[in-house]
Amino acid sequence: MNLTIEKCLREIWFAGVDAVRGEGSVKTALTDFDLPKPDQIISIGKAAADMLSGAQLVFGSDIPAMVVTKYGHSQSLPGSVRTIEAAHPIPDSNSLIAGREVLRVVKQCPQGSHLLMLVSGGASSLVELLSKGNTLADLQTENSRLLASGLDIGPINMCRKEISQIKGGKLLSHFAGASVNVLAISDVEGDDLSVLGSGIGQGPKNPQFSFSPYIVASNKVARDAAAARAASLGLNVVVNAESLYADVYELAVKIADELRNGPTGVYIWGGEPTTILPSNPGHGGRNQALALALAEQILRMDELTVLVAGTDGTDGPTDAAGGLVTSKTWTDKAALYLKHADSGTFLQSRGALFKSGPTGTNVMDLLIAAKH
Ligand SMILES: O=C(O)[C@H](O)CO
Repeated sequence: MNLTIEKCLREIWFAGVDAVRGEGSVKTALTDFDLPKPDQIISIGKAAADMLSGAQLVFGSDIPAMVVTKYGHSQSLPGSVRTIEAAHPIPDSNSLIAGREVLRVVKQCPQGSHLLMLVSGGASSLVELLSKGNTLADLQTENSRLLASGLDIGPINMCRKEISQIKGGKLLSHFAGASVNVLAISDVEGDDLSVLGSGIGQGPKNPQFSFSPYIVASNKVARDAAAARAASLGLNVVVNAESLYADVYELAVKIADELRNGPTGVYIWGGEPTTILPSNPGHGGRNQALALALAEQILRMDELTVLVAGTDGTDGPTDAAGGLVTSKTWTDKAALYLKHADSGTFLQSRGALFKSGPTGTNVMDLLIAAKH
């Protein structure tokens, strides 16, 4: 692989991610919006710890705060912050403990109080309080089925809301205070707050308090920052589009086609591809699957290098963010790995896995391609 191109792609990807990190996004938004000092902060999602740090930079660290995040995502927090780690993408018993605790904290907010909610993707799995008659085992089976179905996040979260006592605006219907401000990092198409985290930060229909939601970071912000970095490296940005909303095989054909027929330069796409999983999936995630499907499509196109990775740094249930592939990545054996949703194992064997570690943000995925 041409190391210089690989390095440029990494640099462009990280420039996109840096622009949407939780701490900086929340700090900037709070400074710009001039919101009241909250009496309670609740931060939920994969970027919860970083988002709370941003709020503490503005308001100080003496405000009672609660964080719910994915396992391994809260190391940066001081011990004084009430923290619950839970499982993603399939909820576990800690998700239910978190659901109970979050509801308790919301119910305890006194009249006249101000609540600041910080919400990022992953919240749907991390926090849950089931409606009567549903068990954790039901929840896990239903989530596994939905995630393997190839559906996108909108319809998946509709189903999640139906069996929940806190999703879809139900959590905040228990708030008796004066105002709720929600700062959200969007990992959904159209930045729709009712889809994000299944509406964990959505207000009830007729709130008895002032309710103001703000999107503080999104895929567009990341793509624009990535494009700006590519331009500053003297590279021509050919595409900057949010359109990765289809099955990985379909997208691989479309993207390879655009690359084959387009001019030299940097191509940036964002979004969240889908993939249908077999009954016993191997090791990988949607980004690794798309990277491998693309590797087949760009066979013999030596002028191409492609990096595709989740901005949260954890693609599916793996510790890789995605893959970095060229015309040399694919071999005959790869088809079987792709079929068994085991792209991660194959990419690893080819030195083509891309790892960033948890990034403190989550604005879906970025695909950066270079044609030289
Ligand atoms: O948690 C979720 O529901 C997804 O990440 C979308 O926000």
